[in-house]
Amino acid sequence: MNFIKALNSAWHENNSLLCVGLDPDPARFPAHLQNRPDAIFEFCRAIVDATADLVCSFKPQIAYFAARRAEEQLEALIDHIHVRHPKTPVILDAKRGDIGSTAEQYAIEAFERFRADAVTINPYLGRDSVDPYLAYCDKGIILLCRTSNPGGSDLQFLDVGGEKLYERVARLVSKEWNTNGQCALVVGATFPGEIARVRTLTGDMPLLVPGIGAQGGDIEATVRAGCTASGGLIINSSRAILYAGKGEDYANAARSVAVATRDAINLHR
Ligand SMILES: O=C(O)c1cc(=O)[nH]c(=O)n1[C@@H]1O[C@H](COP(=O)(O)O)[C@@H](O)[C@H]1O
Repeated sequence: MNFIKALNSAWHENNSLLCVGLDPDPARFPAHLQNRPDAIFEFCRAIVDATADLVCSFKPQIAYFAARRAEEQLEALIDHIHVRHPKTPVILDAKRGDIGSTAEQYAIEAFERFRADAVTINPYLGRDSVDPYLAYCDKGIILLCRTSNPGGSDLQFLDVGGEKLYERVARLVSKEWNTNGQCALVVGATFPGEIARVRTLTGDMPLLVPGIGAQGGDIEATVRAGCTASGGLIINSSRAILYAGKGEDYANAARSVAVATRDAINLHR
């Protein structure tokens, strides 16, 4: 699957910019799943099946699986999405960043072991640290630019020769690193002014925008700042959707919040 093409199709066919983030925290699972050995897989599988027609992508966060020794459940989950929802791209949120030889291994992990369609990457080790991912031409490479957390400003707002560091990242990625047209950038919904700035710098490059829902980002301001004619935004919400319900019908509760979130986004497109 070519990530950028699949993303464009999903934006169009599902009429949705919403990405459901899969951040499974067993402490928040409904009681009936608590003692199952496959609880992490099963929790996410039900959410995926209940929301697949409402989203442009799914984004599993690898730490939630690795912390519980549940990488095999992550593999099974991504396989499940590919088989049951083959048009929905999977973004592995790993935020890797290391020297080239190690990055080669991380790229194998993301694209060959987990079979993700895209991966999140930290750009601060520079171009040669990103090359091993870019070598997978059909895959999406999503680089951190202006993250959603308050401390993101500590470094990303530093002045580097007349521009801010996040602006340099946006320019570098869009003008120099994106030779195969496979790159995207992370810009938090908590900073719509920076979404607008990054949109100006990058043309119609897709932006992964986490920070609505649990982090309180403004949906209207986000959409107005970054939306393009074809879509342009992958707007992630994790906890607000995953934990909308506490009982056995949690997947239905998740679906209701996903519908409302998709519609709130579409209202401002
Ligand atoms: O790369 C990301 O996905 C990411 C970047 C960022 O700047 N901020 C951010 O929250 N994220 C991720 O997006 C998800 C947000 O989750 P919620 O706040 O529960 O919607 C988490 O998986 C974060 O790791």
